[in-house]
This record gives sequence, C-alpha cells and structure tokens, in this order.
Amino acid sequence: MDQTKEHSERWESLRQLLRIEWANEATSVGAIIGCSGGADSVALVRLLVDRYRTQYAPDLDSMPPLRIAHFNHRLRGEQSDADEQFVRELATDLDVPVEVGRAHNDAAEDAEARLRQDRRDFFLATAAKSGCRYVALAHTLDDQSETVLHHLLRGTGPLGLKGMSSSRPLGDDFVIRRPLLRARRAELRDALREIGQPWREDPSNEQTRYTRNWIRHDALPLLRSRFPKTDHALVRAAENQTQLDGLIGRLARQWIDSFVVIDDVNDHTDRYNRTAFQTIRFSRPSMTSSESAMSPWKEWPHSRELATEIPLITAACQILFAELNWPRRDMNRHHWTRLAMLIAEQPADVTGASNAAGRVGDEQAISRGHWPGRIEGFQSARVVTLSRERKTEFDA
Ligand SMILES: Nc1ncnc2c1ncn2[C@@H]1O[C@H](COP(=O)(O)OP(=O)(O)OP(=O)(O)O)[C@@H](O)[C@H]1O
Repeated sequence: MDQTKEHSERWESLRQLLRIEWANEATSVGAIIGCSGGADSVALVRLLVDRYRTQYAPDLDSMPPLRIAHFNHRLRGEQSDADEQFVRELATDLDVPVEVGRAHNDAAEDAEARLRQDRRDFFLATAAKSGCRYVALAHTLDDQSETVLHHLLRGTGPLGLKGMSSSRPLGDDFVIRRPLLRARRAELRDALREIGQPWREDPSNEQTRYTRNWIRHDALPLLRSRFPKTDHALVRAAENQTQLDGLIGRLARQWIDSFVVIDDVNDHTDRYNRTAFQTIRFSRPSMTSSESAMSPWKEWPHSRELATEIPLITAACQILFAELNWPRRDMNRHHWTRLAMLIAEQPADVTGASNAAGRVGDEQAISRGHWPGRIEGFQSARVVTLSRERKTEFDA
C-alpha cells in the first residue's frame, strides 16, 4: 500500500475529523475497533490507528492498547472466511493485534438478532480482556439517515427517532463510540482509494429484499432526487429529538425524585415459599400540596400543570421500568398512556377495574389494573402503586 499517498486531501480531512471526534482525552484510554472488512470499518481502523500513533509518537510504548476486533458471522461460507483473513492481514500490515470471534453455528438469517448479541458479547469480552474502555464502530452519516428513516417508517416512538448516539455506555464499564457519524460513506471510499487501501464488499448489501438495503438503494436515492439534503434533514431531525429527549429525561428525573418511592415488599406465604414483590409508589402530583412537594415543582408557578403532563409521566415511568429491569417489550404506546393517565388522575380506563381491590400504603385501594409482565396497579385517592411479583426461593 502506498504510504506516500496518505497525505491526500480527502484523507487529510478525515484525519481532521478524527481529531475532533476523538479528542486528545479520548486517546488516553484504549480502544477496540470493530472491523467487518467493509470500507467504513477499514477506514476507521486506519484513521484510529493513525490518530493514536500521531498523538503518542515518538513514545509509542506509552500508548494505550488498540485492538482490531473481527466477528466472523459464518453466514456466507468461504466469503466470511475470506473477510476474516482480510482483516487479519490488515492487522498484520498495521502491526496492531487482532481478536477474532466466531459465531457458533452456521446461523440462519432469522437469527440475526442472536448474532448481533453474540457480536456484542464478543466486543465486551475483547474489551475486558485487553483493558480497553472504548469500542469504536464505523457507523456513518448515511447509516444514521437510513436508521432514522427506517425507524420512522416502522412507527417507532420518540426514542427510536433519536437515531444512534456518537457515544453510549456498553454494560457498566465500556463505552461505544462512533466517530464517523458525520462522515459520508462515499467520502470514506474515495479517501481509501486515494491512499490505496482496499476493502471487502459484502454482496448481500446489494439485495433489496432486505428492508434496510431497499432503504439504502431505492428509497433514499429517490428522496434525494427531489430533496438533495435528505440525509442531513433526517440527521438533524434526530439531533433535535436527542436534545428534546435529554430535556424531558432531566425533567422526568426530577419528577421521579419528587413523586416516587420504590419498595421491595416480601410477602411470606408459607414456610418454604416466599413471594417477593417490588413496588413503585407514585404520589399523585395533582393531589400533592405545593408545600409538601419537593423542589423544583413547588417553586414553579405552574408546577401542578406540568407535573401532570402525560408525556412527562410516561418518560418517568419508562426510566423507572428500565432502571428496575421491569419488562418494557410488551408495553405499547396505549399501555404507557393508560398508566400515565392513571397517575395523572385524568379519566382513565383501568382495564379490569374492581372496587376495594387491595391496600395501597395506608389507604384503601379503590381500583386496580393490569399491565404486561405481571404488573398490577392499584390506585387510591392519593397514591398509585405498581407491583410486580418476583419469584424467589425461601432461603431458610
Ligand atoms: N463482523 C464484524 N466484526 C467486527 N465488527 C463489525 C462486524 N460487522 C460490523 N462491525 C462493526 O459494527 C459497525 C456497524 O455494523 P453494520 O452491520 O451496520 O456495518 P457493515 O455495513 O456490516 O460494515 P462496515 O461498517 O464495516 O462497512 C461497523 O461499522 C463495524 O464497526
């Protein structure tokens, strides 16, 4: 490969982008670089290796670890093995250690979710083993606009419209980073050609029977023919949504601090079995006097109106469910709204409502409702309690 050509204009502007997206502080910890062998991730490998080496030269011994990580999905027989071989050779050329993971079986296409999970586990294990904090992925601006459009067309909620973030936690100890989210796919390919760096093409990316590829090859080009800035418009919509979501998230956190108590209730049913419940108690914002409500709600002139807003309560419930590991998959928009309306004390349709259904704190419950995942709700005048059974063995 011709090193002298590295100083091409296109390549230089990508190096410049990396200096911004992978700031000096980021180079103080190690990274694994997910590389499929495709153009985007080959470009990322070259750019990140260059970024760290430029930062640490000439004292390369003090450089944090870098690893190339390739996961062989084994979906395309010899082609998959050739991809693996290509990535191994790239690693050798660049003198960077490579870790290779392999899918256990020759998986079918419908096992795609399983493969993604295996790849994620492989990244986690590789990061842990090599002492790297970051997992770098090569998603581009084009991937982002495809993702946003796909989610939009599938009818996703506001969270899906955020698209992929440039940085997000992976488990407790690691962070996924996407430094190429502002780069165009074509730009990366042009730059790779200029420096004489080859990559592998995956022919399955051309098959438009997959929705994702249809969006890439048919839908987006058509949209661009009328709206040349389609991709930037989609990405901007996602960025705006991210900002709004951050705002709602912060408000929802304050709302939780003001109105929510989480309890573990252990209900001993007999000598050998114990039924454990985890409960979330919501004080009804509409009933909470402004003196007893905590900051910031008591200070805001319209706090009561704001505190009973359905989107805010929905966001608070979603945060709580996520933190407590309560099942969210089967909760649809209607379930969330019904729950939020119950808490806000707006006219609610509590399915299966019955009178005197149980006790809520010190008050008699006046009705109850059910949500997916064995979650029951009880409401009284001042409190709404959600309760979820957790089976545990009696450990006597
Ligand atoms: N088999 C793999 N092994 C390691 N990392 C991978 C693999 N496949 C994808 N990745 C990483 O995950 C990112 C996103 O994956 P995705 O499936 O969207 O990309 P891709 O279109 O297969 O590949 P590329 O970005 O390499 O052209 C890639 O940019 C790459 O960093």
